[in-house]
Amino acid sequence: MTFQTIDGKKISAELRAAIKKQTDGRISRGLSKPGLAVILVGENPASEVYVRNKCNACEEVGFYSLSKTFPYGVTEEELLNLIDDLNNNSAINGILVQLPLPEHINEERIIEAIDPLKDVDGFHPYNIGRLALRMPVLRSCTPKGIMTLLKSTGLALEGKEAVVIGASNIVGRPVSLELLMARCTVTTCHSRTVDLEAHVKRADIIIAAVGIPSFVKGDWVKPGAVVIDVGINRLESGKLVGDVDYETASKKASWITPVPGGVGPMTIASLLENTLQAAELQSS
Ligand SMILES: Nc1nc(=O)c2c([nH]1)NC[C@@H]1CN(c3ccc(C(=O)N[C@@H](CCC(=O)O)C(=O)O)cc3)C=[N+]21
Repeated sequence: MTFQTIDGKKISAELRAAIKKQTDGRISRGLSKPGLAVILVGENPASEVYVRNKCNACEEVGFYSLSKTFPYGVTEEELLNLIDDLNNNSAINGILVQLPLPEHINEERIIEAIDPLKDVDGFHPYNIGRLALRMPVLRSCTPKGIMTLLKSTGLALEGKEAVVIGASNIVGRPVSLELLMARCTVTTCHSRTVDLEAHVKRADIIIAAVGIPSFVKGDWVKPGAVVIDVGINRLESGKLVGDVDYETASKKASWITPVPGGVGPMTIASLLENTLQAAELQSS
């Protein structure tokens, strides 16, 4: 079986070019630059890199961006005050709070404080609820990026058996809702799933979002399946690997995403799409 790589780097670059064009169009119509605020708590080198990448991506497409960093000991009140200011700041169209937050902060309370029309992560219960009812407004970035990757293959999704491994609020659940909206038959697997392997073996589409290096083995992959690897695991050697054993899985799959260069770059491209969409929602 010969497989094809789904090139997230290339697809995200095309998407960013299209976003830049639309942004230039907005500006020539006398509208403001889309603006994104990124909030980071604590000193985590990996998170700092992500935040820098997000701000650089904004600059590249002509957005305005600002980042606010708080020490680890920040209080919920301080975060809520900043979110309130940003909700009322017309130069800011999108607000992203980098997750995870420290233990002493109630993440749900923080996410719910964000104006749903500025929730460019698509994590607010309003946006997840809209997605569940097939009326999405702002869609979660990683799931939205995955759907863009699946569409790029040109394969019809209707009626396909999709198996999602992982049921987190940020990936597993919303990607399951996206696939259901695309009329797949969706199975969401998690840590209590009995005989995970049997579920995965039935899948036409496998979405791996567990956070364990090389968790999905090649012999779990049905010949011709499409494999989307959401995992980003840094090994002690410094090597970045996904949740799928790429060597063996690529021998069975028809299409497969690499790590790095697959889902990761699409998450950032979707964030830019959402920020532009939020700006459009707010100026109409
Ligand atoms: N509120 C919130 N929203 C997020 O979207 C969010 C978050 N919190 N917390 C952390 C995770 C992580 N995340 C990534 C985005 C892009 C890459 C990415 O572009 N990765 C590159 C490789 C980068 C590298 O070399 O380290 C790739 O896969 O090719 C990775 C990880 C967004 N997150």
